[in-house]
Amino acid sequence: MAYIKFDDSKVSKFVHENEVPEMQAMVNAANTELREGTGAGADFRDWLHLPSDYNKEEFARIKAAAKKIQNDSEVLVVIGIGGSYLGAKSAIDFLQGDFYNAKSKAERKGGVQVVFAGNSLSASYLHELEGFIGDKDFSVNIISKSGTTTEPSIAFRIFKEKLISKYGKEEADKRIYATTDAKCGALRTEVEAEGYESFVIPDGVGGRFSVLTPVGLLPIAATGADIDQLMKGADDASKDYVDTDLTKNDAYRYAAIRNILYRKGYVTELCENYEPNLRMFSEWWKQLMGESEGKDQKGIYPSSANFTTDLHSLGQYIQEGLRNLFETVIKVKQPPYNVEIPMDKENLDGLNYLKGQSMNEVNDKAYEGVVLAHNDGGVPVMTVEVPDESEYSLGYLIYFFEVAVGISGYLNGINPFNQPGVEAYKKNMFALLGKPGFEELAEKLNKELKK
Ligand SMILES: O=P(O)(O)OC[C@H]1O[C@H](O)[C@H](O)[C@@H](O)[C@@H]1O
Repeated sequence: MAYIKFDDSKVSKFVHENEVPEMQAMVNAANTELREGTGAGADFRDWLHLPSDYNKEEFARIKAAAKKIQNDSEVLVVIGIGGSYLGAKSAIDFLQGDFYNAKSKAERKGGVQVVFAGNSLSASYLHELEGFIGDKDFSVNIISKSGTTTEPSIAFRIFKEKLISKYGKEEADKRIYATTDAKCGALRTEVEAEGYESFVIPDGVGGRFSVLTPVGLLPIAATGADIDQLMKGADDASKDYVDTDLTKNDAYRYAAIRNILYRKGYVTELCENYEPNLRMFSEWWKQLMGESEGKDQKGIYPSSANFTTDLHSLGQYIQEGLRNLFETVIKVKQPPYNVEIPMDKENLDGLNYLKGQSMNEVNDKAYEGVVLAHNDGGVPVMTVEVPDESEYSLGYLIYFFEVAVGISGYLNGINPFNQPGVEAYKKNMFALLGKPGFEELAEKLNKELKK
């Protein structure tokens, strides 16, 4: 039995039964491109085998570093953006829930509080974060594959200065953990010069595929989560999703159906959940899908909605707006906790018909009702159900979407592993900020701005 339950019954109104088998030959071709490296971007496929083929010595060092951080710090400041932020943040929320940082150390079972910086250019956010840290002991994990990204570089400079003023240079250096490329970039140069403990983002793993490298593993381990189980879940998924047969491989089937829908005009996909602690998982998914597929003037636009919250805001649009949407629900079969709805003698709120039922049951009924209503309203719906919110399930889920987007991208004839479009705004920003080397562009842009 498949560990993840994939349900595509609610696309049948929109996809004729011959259409999925018709995709088989194209999926086989996409599979060859992905597995044999004959497709575009082949140098960035090392995530495929990462769950078994990773550096075990470094993995042990990650655990040791996590322990040291738990022992000498109350807070770990994780600095990074994009793939160097979203994986760790979404995993910690998924595994530890929304109130993790507010819990006592005993409730956190020794895990350190984890906060994130360098994922925007907001001075106010940084100010608030400094307030949160106050005089607590802290360490810093700076994460950047390129080692040159502006947002994390600025935040790192600021937190480095704070570490030095609080602990002195020697101790500050021991509280800095750098996760970056093995050889290139300004951060690697700094690591070599200062001797920080460092971890490597493998060459063949792009930022958005890096959550199962030290990028995600160190912050996740610092909360006390079981990173062995995380890797095991992904490893098992990597073995379960190799058959190209669309009746057997649900990750490939999901990729095929997305492409069928896309070609019919369903150009926006909403990643949805019924558990608030999965909100950031959708943000991770959005980078994975959007950066992988949005190029050459095509691609599904990845969006998200959090239910039942957004049924009271976006629900109207999903039910009756422009019919170009489809939904992919990530459902947790057994959430970690449950709450029973109490009996109330007065029944002034009229809720006694729910007495004795659990909130999880009500949530499930909401899900069932929503799927039927949206489907009736013209929205194809797929559901990806994981048994629980364990590390194993998370690893499995991560791999499901990674392998799906590899296949999906090749089905749409693009390179799923590059992101050339991200550079355009950066060049403009550098020019406007007066970075050396961008003088000519600066002159042109400043003229345009004055028009
Ligand atoms: O890890 P870094 O090199 O700092 O990159 C952080 C992020 O920024 C870039 O703009 C890329 O488009 C992303 O794919 C990447 O995850």
